[in-house]
Amino acid sequence: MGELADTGRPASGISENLYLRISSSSANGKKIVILKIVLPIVACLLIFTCIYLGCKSRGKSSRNVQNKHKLKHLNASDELGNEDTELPFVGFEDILVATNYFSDHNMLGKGGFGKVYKGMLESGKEIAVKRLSMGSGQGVEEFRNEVVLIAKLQHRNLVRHLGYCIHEDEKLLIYEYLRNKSLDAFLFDATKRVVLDWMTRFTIIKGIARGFLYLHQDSRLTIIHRDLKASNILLDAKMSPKISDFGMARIFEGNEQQANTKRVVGTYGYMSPEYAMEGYFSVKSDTYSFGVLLLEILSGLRINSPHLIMDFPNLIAYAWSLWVDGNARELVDSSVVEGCRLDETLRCVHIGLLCVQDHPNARPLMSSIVFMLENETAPLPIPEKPAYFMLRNQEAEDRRKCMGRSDTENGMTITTLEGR
Ligand SMILES: Nc1ncnc2c1ncn2[C@@H]1O[C@H](COP(=O)(O)OP(=O)(O)OP(=O)(O)O)[C@@H](O)[C@H]1O
Repeated sequence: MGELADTGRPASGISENLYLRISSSSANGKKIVILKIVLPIVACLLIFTCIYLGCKSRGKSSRNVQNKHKLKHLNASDELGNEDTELPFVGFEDILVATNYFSDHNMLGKGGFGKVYKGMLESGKEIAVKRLSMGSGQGVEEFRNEVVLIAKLQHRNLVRHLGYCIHEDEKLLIYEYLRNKSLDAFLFDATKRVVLDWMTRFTIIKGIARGFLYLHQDSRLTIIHRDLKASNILLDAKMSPKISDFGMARIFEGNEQQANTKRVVGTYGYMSPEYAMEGYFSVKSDTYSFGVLLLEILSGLRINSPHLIMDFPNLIAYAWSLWVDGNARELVDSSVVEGCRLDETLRCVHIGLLCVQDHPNARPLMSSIVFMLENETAPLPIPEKPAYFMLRNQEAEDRRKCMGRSDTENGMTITTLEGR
């Protein structure tokens, strides 16, 4: 094979034909080199560059989202007084989408502090969103209570808090969704109450007691709920009870046993005498509310009934009268009498009356209540006659007016803003 001159022209003695063949075969070679080596390298480089740039921009945008989130979180924390919350922040847009823009169709109920909506997160998880209304009495303090305090608590008989959101004037709390909503919706409904047979009612009573034992004694903190009532007990799909609404809850630190407030909050009928009249609250004021609720669950009668109960001014007076006359079984809701264990129901009436005694020291602690409920042979002390401080509706209303108390709708949480 002849040489190729530097110029690329055919060397002397090499025919034009041969030169063409040689140059065409060399061009083919080059093509092969380009196809087999250069192209794959370039393609690889391109792919790597694309992947690198893609990752970089994704990282940047996710950092942006995180930063945005962090910013919102910081603003929220500021409003919460820079306190540490273990509760996740949920974006307002996510809540809007989840609740179908707070559509009426999604509304689960309405309390003294605002409306509660059902929602579904993108993951498919069902939630309940409490949207605190601007005009409600619940301010930053109560909101902080739920966000900072309750997020730290976990018990199977407490409603689970899943997150919170602060967006401009909006304050939202996100809870697990409880299919059967609140106990009052069953207990005081003529058709639905039959769902609550005795076994279910007794399980609910024991569950609430265990939840309160946790709040009072077994958790890291001593927590006084201050607003226990039938509408603050939510029921899951298996009718297992969950205590909710911790806006009014207070923590006791160290050896603190009792506190006094000028701002009495709670619900008439469920409030212990010393709390309603003098503003003193303690674990024993929760015990009192528990006793009232226990009697309601047994009888299906409301403590705040606008009518006399068999000529008695209220449920407590009625229960006491039946018990001292040896007729306590008459208190039991007629829809559960059949098939119920009489000894259990009578024991519950007895425990209820122990809880609603006038003097806080006479009322049992939650640990004793749980023990008495779970051990049918545990001896029960004799209750003292309860003070009928809760008068007939009209009298109670007059009294409220005299005391200058504000009240929301019947049975809803009330707040006393003025001192005694
Ligand atoms: N996690 C939840 N899952 C399902 N329904 C709920 C949930 N939380 C609240 N609800 C429904 O929303 C209603 C209103 O609840 P909310 O706690 O605001 O008020 P309330 O307890 O009825 O009254 P108050 O504000 O006086 O305590 C409840 O009665 C219940 O039916």
